[in-house]
Amino acid sequence: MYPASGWALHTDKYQITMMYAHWKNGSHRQRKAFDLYFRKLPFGNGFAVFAGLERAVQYLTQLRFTAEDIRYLAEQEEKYDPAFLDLLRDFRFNGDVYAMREGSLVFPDEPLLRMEGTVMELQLVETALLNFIGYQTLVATKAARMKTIAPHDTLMEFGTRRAQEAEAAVWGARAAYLAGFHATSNMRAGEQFGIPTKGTHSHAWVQDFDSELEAFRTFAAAFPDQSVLLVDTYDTLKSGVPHAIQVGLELREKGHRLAGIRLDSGDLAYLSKEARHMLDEAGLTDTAIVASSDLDEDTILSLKSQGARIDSWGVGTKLITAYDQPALGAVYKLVAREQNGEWTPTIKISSNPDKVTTPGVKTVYRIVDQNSGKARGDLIVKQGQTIDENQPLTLFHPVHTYRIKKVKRFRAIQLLQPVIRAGNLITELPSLHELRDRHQEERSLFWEEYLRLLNPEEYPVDLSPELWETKQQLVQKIYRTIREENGE
Ligand SMILES: Nc1ncnc2c1ncn2[C@@H]1O[C@H](COP(=O)(O)OP(=O)(O)OP(=O)(O)O)[C@@H](O)[C@H]1O
Ligand SMILES: O=P(O)(O)OC[C@H]1O[C@H](OP(=O)(O)OP(=O)(O)O)[C@H](O)[C@@H]1O
Ligand SMILES: O=C(O)c1cccnc1
Repeated sequence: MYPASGWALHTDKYQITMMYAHWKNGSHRQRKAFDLYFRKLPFGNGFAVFAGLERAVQYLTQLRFTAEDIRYLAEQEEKYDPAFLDLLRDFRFNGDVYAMREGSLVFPDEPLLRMEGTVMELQLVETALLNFIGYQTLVATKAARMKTIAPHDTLMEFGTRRAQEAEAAVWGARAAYLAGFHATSNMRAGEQFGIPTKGTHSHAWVQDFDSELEAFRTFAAAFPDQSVLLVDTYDTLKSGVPHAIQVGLELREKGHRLAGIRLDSGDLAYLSKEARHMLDEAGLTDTAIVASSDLDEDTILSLKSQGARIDSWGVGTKLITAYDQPALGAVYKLVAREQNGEWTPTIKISSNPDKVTTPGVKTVYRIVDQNSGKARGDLIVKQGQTIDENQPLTLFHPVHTYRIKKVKRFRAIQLLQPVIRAGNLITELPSLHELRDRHQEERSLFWEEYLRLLNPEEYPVDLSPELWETKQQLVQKIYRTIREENGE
């Protein structure tokens, strides 16, 4: 299913260059910790849906340099030392990975993955992990927005033909399903992940017959109970819908049922209302109306507000390409170096306070109020720090520290769980169907204010006082050093 070869070089050249420089320096086996996270929620949404872990795990556990990879590296102008290439020949990912569960609602600045291992292996994998997780999280989040608007309708992913390449189509289909879509048109995604597949027929089918009626009859004869007829090839209300009704009635006489019609152009609100009326008048009340045509959460919302009678939505381009925000902007930052068996936190300073990294090996807790059953915020703490659920907890905003709240009766749920230890998968990943169910359940943990599409409330992601203190001290220490170096 996932070819083991060919992925080691799915990385930026600078990773190999740094690996080599570390090897020359003898420091390539030093242990480091990296966090993978994003800084800003996509699409103006109030949350993101974490996706891409299964792909990341497959990649990490199967990562090898092939003989061709080594040959290719040997030809590079850097003239890598053959002993380095020999090391790559035996390369395995032997690090540790802690991760959020796929389908979890996640927020800016909290680690989605924490990676621990040698600098050599952790540098190599940065690019691919950002690639997989950035894209899949983006599509899952986009799909979740559509699910918010149409929680009870059937949502079908139709995007493969418009996707930015084949792998994106397949993994995008999986991400959409994870976030609540019901089906995909992509058969490979169906085969690989067990996602239900669905589809109708194209305009070519209708154009290929002398008449629309003949086209519909022929299709219905092949699928007497599953046909969804595309009614807009010539004239939706004057030709497509009447012909579909005729075929629907013929099917009924033979003890079958016309499953649906599909609208793919024109004013979908008006056409769906008219088509519903015509179908109902003819007694075809259980024939569903499917719509497609450049849909996204905005058009779906607008169509619903216009009273459109659409039961099922086929969404392509705008979902699979994450049309209005094509990159999540996820980052992978060094947060600690092991020195004499101890983790030393490191920091990256920025003139923008939001971009200053949070140092150290950390974990994340979700604080859930026991009275309301709702999440009050996520708390990032130093790894190993425990939270006493019997003591009141003070949460404060990491930048606007005067924004304080006290939580009394709460549960602290640890979000980062060990997934890979010393290169081996140590837990069975839940099935995609289970993850999808858990994602839907998890939504009920959040107040509506965080889930709405337009101008959602900012969900708190706070730092423990100890972590906040470490961050401040490191910032101050670095500025002190710079001042000293400049003789100030
Ligand atoms: N009632 C409606 N309210 C808001 N948006 C609509 C409504 N009906 C359709 N739309 C959206 O308007 C856009 C219309 O797209 P476009 O201008 O390409 O025309 P079309 O009807 O699809 O025709 P064609 O496919 O023949 O080019 C689509 O994004 C569609 O989802
Ligand atoms: O609009 P999207 O959200 O991207 O959904 C996918 C689109 O792909 C198909 O059109 P296409 O013109 O490619 O083929 P067709 O002749 O079968 O309609 C389908 O009819 C949808 O309109
Ligand atoms: O099955 C369909 O109707 C379909 C599939 C892919 C793209 N557009 C439509």
